[in-house]
Amino acid sequence: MKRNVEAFLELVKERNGHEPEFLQAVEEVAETVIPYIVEHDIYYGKNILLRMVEPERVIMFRVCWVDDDGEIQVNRGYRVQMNSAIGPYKGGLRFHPTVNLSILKFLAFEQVFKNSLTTLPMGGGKGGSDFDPKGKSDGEIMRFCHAFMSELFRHIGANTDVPAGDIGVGAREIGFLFGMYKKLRNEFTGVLTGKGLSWGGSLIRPEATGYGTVYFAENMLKTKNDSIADKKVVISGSGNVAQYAAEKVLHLGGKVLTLSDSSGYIYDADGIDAEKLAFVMELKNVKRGRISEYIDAYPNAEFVAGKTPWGVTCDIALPCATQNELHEDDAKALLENGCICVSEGANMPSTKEAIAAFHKAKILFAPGKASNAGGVATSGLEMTQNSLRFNWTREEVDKKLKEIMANIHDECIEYGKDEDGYIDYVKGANIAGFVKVADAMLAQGIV
Ligand SMILES: NC(=O)C1=CN([C@@H]2O[C@H](COP(=O)(O)OP(=O)(O)OC[C@H]3O[C@@H](n4cnc5c(N)ncnc54)[C@H](OP(=O)(O)O)[C@@H]3O)[C@@H](O)[C@H]2O)C=CC1
Ligand SMILES: O=C(O)CCC(=O)C(=O)O
Repeated sequence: MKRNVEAFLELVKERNGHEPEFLQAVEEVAETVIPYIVEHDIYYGKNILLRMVEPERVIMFRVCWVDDDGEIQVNRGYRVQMNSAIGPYKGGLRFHPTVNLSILKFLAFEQVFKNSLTTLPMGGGKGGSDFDPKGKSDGEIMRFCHAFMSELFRHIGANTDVPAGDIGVGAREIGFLFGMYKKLRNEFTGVLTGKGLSWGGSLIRPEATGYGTVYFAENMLKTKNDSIADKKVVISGSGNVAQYAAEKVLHLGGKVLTLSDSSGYIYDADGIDAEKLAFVMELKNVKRGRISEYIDAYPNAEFVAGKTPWGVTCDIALPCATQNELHEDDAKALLENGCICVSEGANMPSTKEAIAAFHKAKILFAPGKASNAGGVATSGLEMTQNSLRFNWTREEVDKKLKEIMANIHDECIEYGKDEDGYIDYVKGANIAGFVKVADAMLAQGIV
């Protein structure tokens, strides 16, 4: 078995050796899925995983725009259309200076499995740009988004590829992107999700990734007859996912101790309550400030510069910032301090070594492709509402989100339960996600 995995990874490395994040994501999947393929004749010998690691299409383009000083700026835009076996490509757009093909291919690859897990008809894709939105005026953001869409529009469509937000792309950016798409195509369709409520958006989409991450944690805790109530929760990030994860923890009676951004973390031993969270939302979403400003408003809290929050004692950790933000030492610190549950809100926030430490300690650990799938699932619900030209209520969407997260949890148990009863959510999510896509690929032939 080990030989099969090694031979496969060797081949993938030969072609993608300069893409570390992509190789990391593929390795994690290969280690759990190849043994399953070898044991199942319908998949064996068909090179399905080898086909799945090759994007169906990669689009890379120049984005020129004019900044507030009248200077011409040039960025790089991308869309990785990874797999369309079970539906149109679907996945977010990331605007961040670190964006490159390795990062977008890892995100698109993860997205294929995640979207499959939701059971909704969505293939996987991801895109973005090395554009840095930090410190840009609204006018600059608009001009960049319009320039980006003036190329992307010819590659996407409501039945082809439906982008959404990710790091650096929120409601404001989706609005500007949609405006340019509509102008160029002269049509009003559900080509993007995360839209504003008055122009085709879905209730609960902004909340969905964070809420879903916490619903997934609640499902995991239920297997131990436990719950989030009264638990101490450490959260990284202070963007969309982190904010709504914090909100749902509060709804369920937990105590949120930390939030962070790329400059450091804040630790509030009294707990970040609803009023303090409202302050963070205003600070981050409207004023676009730094998390360190929290201590100006709440001086009892402390700001720890340049560090992640994993050394803070907690019961539950929710990494909600970015990839590879939680390393082996962080995992060990969490375990030593008594952490019993980790539910990833971000994509691939834990390194391979950190995951191994969680598994060795047999704590509850959910990989992002399962636990953060609530965002894209609710995007799927937005697409359905757009097709029906109808809006569901907040309660209806939230109920569906909860059901989808519970169903993903069940799928993980079905494929991930070890002989000793431990649930390996990584294995469960990878195999369950693989089976649906592989079956569709087999049915559609060699294309
Ligand atoms: N939005 C969604 O619906 C979904 C998002 N995700 C994943 O969740 C994560 C967060 O996304 P989202 O909340 O939407 O993004 P936002 O842009 O809203 O927030 C990102 C947060 O992460 C921090 N961050 C970003 N890069 C780094 C870094 N290199 N080091 C430390 N902190 C960093 C940001 O801090 P700073 O402002 O300083 O950069 C910010 O606090 C990502 O991994 C994304 O892929 C997954 C599923 C769906
Ligand atoms: O809502 C979507 O389509 C994309 C969400 C996303 O990018 C993700 O799940 O990582």
